[in-house]
Amino acid sequence: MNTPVPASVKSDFLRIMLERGYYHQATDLEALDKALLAGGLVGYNGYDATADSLHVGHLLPTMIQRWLQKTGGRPILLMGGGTTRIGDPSGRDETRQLLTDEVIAANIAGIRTVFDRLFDFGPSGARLVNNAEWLDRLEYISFLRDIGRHFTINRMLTFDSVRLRLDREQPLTFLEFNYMILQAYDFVELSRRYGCVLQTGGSDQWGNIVNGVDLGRRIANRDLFGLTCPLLTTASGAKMGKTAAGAVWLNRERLSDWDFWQYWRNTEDADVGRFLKLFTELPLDEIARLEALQGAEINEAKKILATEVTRLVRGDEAADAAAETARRTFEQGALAEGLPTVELPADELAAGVAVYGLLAKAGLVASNGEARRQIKQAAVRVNDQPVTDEFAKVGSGDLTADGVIKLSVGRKRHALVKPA
Ligand SMILES: Nc1ncnc2c1ncn2[C@@H]1O[C@H](COP(=O)(O)OP(=O)(O)OP(=O)(O)O)[C@@H](O)[C@H]1O
Ligand SMILES: N[C@@H](Cc1ccc(O)cc1)C(=O)O
Repeated sequence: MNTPVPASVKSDFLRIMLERGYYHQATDLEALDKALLAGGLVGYNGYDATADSLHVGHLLPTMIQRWLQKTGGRPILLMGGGTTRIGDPSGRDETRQLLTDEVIAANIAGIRTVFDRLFDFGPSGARLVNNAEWLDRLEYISFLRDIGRHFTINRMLTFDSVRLRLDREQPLTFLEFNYMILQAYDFVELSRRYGCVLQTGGSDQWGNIVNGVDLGRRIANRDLFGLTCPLLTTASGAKMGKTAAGAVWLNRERLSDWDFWQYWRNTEDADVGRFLKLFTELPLDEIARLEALQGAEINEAKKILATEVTRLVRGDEAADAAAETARRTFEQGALAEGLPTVELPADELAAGVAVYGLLAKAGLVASNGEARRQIKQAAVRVNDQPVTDEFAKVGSGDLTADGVIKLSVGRKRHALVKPA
């Protein structure tokens, strides 16, 4: 559901935030609208380097920064080289595992690759910064005196990131307790260095963001703004971006273009319109048309969603190749390149190999046990022919004219077996 756009909102950026479903909360919508109308507004989104790639959950606040750039503003992508050493307790039941400086540096190098595709870093374009630049240099006593004195423990205890842990009687270390102060300090530092006045984030970041807004007013006499997006869940209630098989990674090294495309292609019907608005830049009237498709036709909309998101995140070539692989595999029944492939020594294949083991090896199922269950439930096919014997084998005699064996689980999961 979309928030109705208040007639008073005049800036393109906020209108888009409201119309397309990015808006969850803002500190002062009217004043922010005014500041946006002046043009060239600088805003930032921060990313902690907890893995060497972002995942689909991060894509939402990142799309917001992309829209900021498209509507004439200036995004800052802040890498949390300093804050990752602390670990944000927001939205987490447990203390994060501490990462070494080497791992953090490698993670930053991995994460930043996706920004090159999504942002224009030209002169007066987007900026990439790392908060280790100022946080690593802080001196404890002066920092406590200059910044710490503006925070009361009374108020800090009211924020979700702290309160939820205490309510559940789960430990919150003193290290983590400091996190919100450092993120608040980042905001003020960015406003001083680059004139940044807006911080965006998922709704779990609200506490960290408003602390920055308050600190800006107290120590720098600046009007800063915060804007959060909803924490997305799918129609069936799962946190978006995480599947049973793990996170849906933005980097190709972590998740193939094909699997990335498939994730979007398998969107639930009820989510198609919402995701088209959030994760593509198609015009709203085009989305309204796609959203209205019914029955089997909704699949067309899902393919457009998959191809457009893959185009944004992975580039034209990856998007077109995945769409073409899907077309050949599903629509023509042909064997397409680009499917996950298992290579087997030719002599092993000649001797015969159990189908259940190959399904697991190809990653189509999580375990041999699940593979056998799927076979018994008649969900498995070899070269498009159903297999129901849980111990069935395939051998070189099953190689098709293309020199491969096609394995399928259900209608959507396919892999190829090739002699090495
Ligand atoms: N489904 C989502 N919808 C909107 N924003 C999200 C979503 N998932 C993540 N985010 C944003 O990205 C930030 C980081 O997400 P998250 O905490 O899931 O990342 P992580 O630290 O990589 O994962 P984990 O907590 O599993 O280690 C969140 O604080 C939130 O602002
Ligand atoms: N706390 C944010 C990352 C972040 C780090 C530093 C900041 O200044 C802003 C945001 C998160 O966990 O997603």
